[in-house]
Amino acid sequence: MGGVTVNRLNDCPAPAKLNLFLHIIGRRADGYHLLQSVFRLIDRADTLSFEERGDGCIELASPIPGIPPDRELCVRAATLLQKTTGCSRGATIRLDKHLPMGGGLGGGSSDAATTLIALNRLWGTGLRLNELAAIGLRLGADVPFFIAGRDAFVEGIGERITPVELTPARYVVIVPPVEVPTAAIFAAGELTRDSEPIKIADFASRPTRNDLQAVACKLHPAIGEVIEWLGQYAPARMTGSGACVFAQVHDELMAARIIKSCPPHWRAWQAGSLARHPLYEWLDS
Ligand SMILES: C[C@](O)(CO)[C@H](O)COP(=O)(O)OP(=O)(O)OC[C@H]1O[C@@H](n2ccc(N)nc2=O)[C@H](O)[C@@H]1O
Ligand SMILES: Nc1ncnc2c1ncn2[C@@H]1O[C@H](COP(=O)(O)OP(=O)(O)OP(=O)(O)O)[C@@H](O)[C@H]1O
Repeated sequence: MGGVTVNRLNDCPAPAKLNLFLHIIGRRADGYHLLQSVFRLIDRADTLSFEERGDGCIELASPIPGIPPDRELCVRAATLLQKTTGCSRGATIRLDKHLPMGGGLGGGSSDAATTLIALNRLWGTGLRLNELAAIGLRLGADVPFFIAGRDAFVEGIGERITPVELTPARYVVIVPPVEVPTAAIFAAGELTRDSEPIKIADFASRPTRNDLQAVACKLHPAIGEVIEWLGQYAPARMTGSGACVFAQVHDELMAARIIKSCPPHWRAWQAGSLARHPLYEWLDS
C-alpha cells in the first residue's frame, strides 16, 4: 500500500450475554417494562471490522439477509455517533454474524455497542463511557450493559447498571429452531408484570426466574421442550426474551457430554463466563 495509511480496526468482538434471571417489576407510561436482571457476559461473539472512509458514508459490507441497511443496528449506531458528535468521517463495517438473531443473547445490541466503542476510537470522537451508553440506549435496552462491559445487576429498562462480581462459570447454551421477536413477548396479555423488587444484596440467596419464559414457551413450544431436555442434566432457563436456553454445568467435560447427546435439530454449544468485555480498555469512564 506504498505510504498510504489505512485506518482500520479488525476483528473486534461483540460478545453475547445471558440473563441469569429476569424479573418484570412494573411498566413505564410509554409501555416499556421495568426489569431486574443479572446480565452475564459469555465468550461467544459476533466479530466486526471497521475501515475509515473519507466520504462520510456508512456502509455495511456484509448485509444481513432480511434486514434493510437503515434498520441494521451497526449502521444505526454509526450514524447516531456521527450525528451526535458532528463527525464528518465515514466507515465500512464488516459484520461476521455468529450469534442467533432473536435468541435472547443480545447479539444485535452487542454489535451496536462494539460499533460505538470501536468508531469512537477510530474517529477519535472522544466520548466517555456514559455518553456512549446514552447513545446506545436509543438503539436498544441492552446496549448500555455491553458498553459498561462487565457483569451487572441491571434495572430500569436496562439503563441502571450496577457491576457485580460473579464466580467464573461454564454453561451449555441451546438454540431452539425459533426466532423470538422481543416486542411480541412484552406485549402478551398474560405476562406477569408485578414481581416483587429485590435488593442487589439478595439476588444470590433468593429464588429467581425469568418472567418472560412462560409467555415465550406458550408462543413457541420448542423452547419448553429444550428447557425440559436440558433440565435433566442441570437447572435450565431461558435467557432474555428467548429463544436460547442455558444451564450452568460443572466443567467443559460435562458440557461436552451434554452437547454430544443433544438432539440434532437443536444447535448446542458451550460457553465460558467473560470477566470483562474484550474492548473494555478502549473506554474512559
Ligand atoms: C428482555 C431483554 O433481552 C433483557 O436483556 C431486553 O430488555 C430486550 O432488549 P432489546 O432486545 O434491546 O429490546 P428493544 O429493541 O429495546 O425493545 C424491543 C421492544 O420490546 C419491548 N420492551 C423492551 C425492553 C423493555 N424493558 N420493555 C419492553 O417493553 C418494547 O416494546 C420494545 O419496542
Ligand atoms: N446486527 C444485528 N444483529 C442482529 N439483529 C439485528 C441486527 N440489526 C438489526 N437487528 C434486528 O434486531 C432484532 C433483535 O436482534 P437480537 O439478536 O439483538 O435479539 P435478541 O437476541 O432477542 O436480543 P435480546 O437479548 O436483546 O432480546 C433481530 O431480529 C433483527 O431484526
